[in-house]
Amino acid sequence: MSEALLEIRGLTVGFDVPGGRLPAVAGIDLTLGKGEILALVGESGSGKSALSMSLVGLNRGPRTHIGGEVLFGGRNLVTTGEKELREVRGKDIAVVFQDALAALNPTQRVGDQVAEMIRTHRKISRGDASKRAVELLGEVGIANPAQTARSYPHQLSGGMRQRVMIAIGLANDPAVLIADEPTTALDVTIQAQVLRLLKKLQTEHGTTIVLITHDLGVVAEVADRVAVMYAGRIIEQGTRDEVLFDPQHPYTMGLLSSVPRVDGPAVARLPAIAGSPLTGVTRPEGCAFAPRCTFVHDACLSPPVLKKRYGGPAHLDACVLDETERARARGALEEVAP
Ligand SMILES: Nc1ncnc2c1ncn2[C@@H]1O[C@H](COP(=O)(O)OP(=O)(O)OP(=O)(O)O)[C@@H](O)[C@H]1O
Repeated sequence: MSEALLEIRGLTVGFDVPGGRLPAVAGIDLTLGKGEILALVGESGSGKSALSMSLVGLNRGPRTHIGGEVLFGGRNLVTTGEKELREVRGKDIAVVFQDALAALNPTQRVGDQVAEMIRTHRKISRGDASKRAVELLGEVGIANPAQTARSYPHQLSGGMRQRVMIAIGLANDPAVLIADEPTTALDVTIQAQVLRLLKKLQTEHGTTIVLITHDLGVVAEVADRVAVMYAGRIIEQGTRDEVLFDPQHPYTMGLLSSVPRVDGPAVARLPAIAGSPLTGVTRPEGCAFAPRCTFVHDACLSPPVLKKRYGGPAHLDACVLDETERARARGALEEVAP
């Protein structure tokens, strides 16, 4: 991994809900390298958004409890005051949401929305900000940026709106871009274009990107490294190839076996992992995946530890199965894959 840009240590996010405190993020350590694309994957509810929103305090509130450290530029963003954090947001760390229509202001022309983001963080005239906004719309691949800048969000297609969101994210050339399911709402061709755009940002601007997705096809396309989340914890982590081609945790194996193979018949995703993720406030002390795992044994009752066990040099996992058991698990899941 390249030089560390952002370091997450012992991060926890708990939400007060009826019945107790929901541990959405239950203790995460993760380092983000400069200029890398890190994919955060996992089923719905695994804590991907809670984790990424807490990096810049977007989910702060009276019923949210964020603990641990997010070290960036010599500061711990978890304890940084709201005023200072507002400076970091958009300028150093930008967030692009899945639902561009909801995130954009429906009553303001998109060019003005991009320009406003520039002016929030820089001393620049209105005219120069508008000019830069049009340039940015061009940079994110919008064919007629001057005309698009004068449009309202509802006049644009889903793919165009998502590009506008990315342009707003890039307005101040942030070091980190957090993209939460940026392609989910888009059709396949547009998805590919947006992913190419993210890759281009990484190579041309050296932007570090955290890509939140449940789509392993997206991961295969653009990610350098992958962290797999389950019930608020990272259960496996490594380079893209380590995780996709040599999965170590039965949960990751299950996720991968539910993706149709490119050389196989075009079938719907298989529900390869029986049962559903934990959603309640109480969590077992041992492996949270154990109740759904076919290969569970007594050692799974101890608290899981993410560490180097098998596989390549950057590969970490939190599973207690030994090498023979892992091979058996992999074989069994391959049999049910399409
Ligand atoms: N504001 C909130 N208040 C209470 N619970 C919340 C809140 N936000 C998220 N949660 C809960 O926290 C857990 C993690 O949610 P999160 O949205 O981070 O998951 P996710 O992996 O991003 O899922 P998805 O892919 O569906 O976005 C879930 O059980 C969710 O219901």
